[in-house]
Amino acid sequence: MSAPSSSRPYVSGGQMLQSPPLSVRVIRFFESIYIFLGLYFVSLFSLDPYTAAQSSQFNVARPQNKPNTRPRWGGGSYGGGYGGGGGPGGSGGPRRIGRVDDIRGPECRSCHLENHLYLHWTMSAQVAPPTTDADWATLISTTKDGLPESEVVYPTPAPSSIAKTIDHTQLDPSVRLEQITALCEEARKYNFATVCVRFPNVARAVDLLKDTDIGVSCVIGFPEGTQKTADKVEEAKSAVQRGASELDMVMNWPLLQQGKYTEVYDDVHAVRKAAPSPTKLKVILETSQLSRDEVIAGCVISSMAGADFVKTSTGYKGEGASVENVRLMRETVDLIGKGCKVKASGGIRSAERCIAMLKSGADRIGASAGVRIMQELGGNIEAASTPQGNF
Ligand SMILES: O=C[C@H](O)COP(=O)(O)O
Repeated sequence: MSAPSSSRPYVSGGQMLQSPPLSVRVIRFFESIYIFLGLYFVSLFSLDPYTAAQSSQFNVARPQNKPNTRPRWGGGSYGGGYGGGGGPGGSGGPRRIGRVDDIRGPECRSCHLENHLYLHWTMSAQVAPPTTDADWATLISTTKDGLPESEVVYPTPAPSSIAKTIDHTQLDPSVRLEQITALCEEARKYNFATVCVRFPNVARAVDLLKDTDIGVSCVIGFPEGTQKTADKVEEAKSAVQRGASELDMVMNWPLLQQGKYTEVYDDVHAVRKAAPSPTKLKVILETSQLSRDEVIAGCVISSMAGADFVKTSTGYKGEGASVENVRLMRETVDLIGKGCKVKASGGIRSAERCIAMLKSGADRIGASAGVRIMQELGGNIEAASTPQGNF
């Protein structure tokens, strides 16, 4: 499928136009809302939302609702010419709801692609995840096509709020109890978001931080990610029972590389079900091992499975977080629109690197060098409280 383009020709009254007139945009706007609401409510009030949406009158794949026959500018009841055909999709095969080129929606204010806003809508309307690897591949490909071309720079938080983005991390398998105690004392001193530890250290960390708002993150399926789903579920349940407020599970990324998207989804979704909100679920993709397309796939699947965060790295394999991957992950989860955020982790050992990650779209930082980062920021948070962006 080709990427949505703002340069398709428009024909009206025998003249080639660069963009549709305002009246057409208004008509399209209301048409998109109508179809969006139709899909939304059909899905909402059905026990099998995906099938219901597919067989509804709002599914653009139905023969009686094919792009060229639906009323729209440039075709059908809105006058002659072409340009309202809804993009390619002419392969003859069955089409799913939610393709970017099904409807020509209004221009997205952030990326200025004509169909982008509609893609946001259809993504959030897609309440049921795909059930086959082929359908996952379609959704992943659609998402990839809808990613913005221009780079977004996210605001740098004020120095005083950076501590609350940091998961202060100690994942050495041979860690000693006194190191966990020190980790928690440091977390108190700097008021980090959480401490991130392995399962055997959860109870101690929870106890040491019980009178604070500092959470305890526990890694699951760490660091390989290839453990059986049942084992990950058991580990997750036990960690929550011991007081963990956040879980950092490793995705089964070797399965992702094989295109076994349904299995990857089931693995993440099983842990999500075992540890529902308010427990925060982060899914580690191990981005250093993945291609760009695989990173997008991991983000789409994690978002659809209900993850609160996608996270770059375990810190145990390959390179850690990169600005490029953090940006790509943020763009992807934003497009899916399920509220998933991004945690950058692995190799973040300086304030400069930490800030670069936040400016690329990370909401959380995982680092064993949290203290060093804070010291570089000034240590004394009061003294470092200057307006944001001053580094
Ligand atoms: O999850 C976090 C990482 O394991 C931390 O990696 P790092 O030791 O390179 O900061």
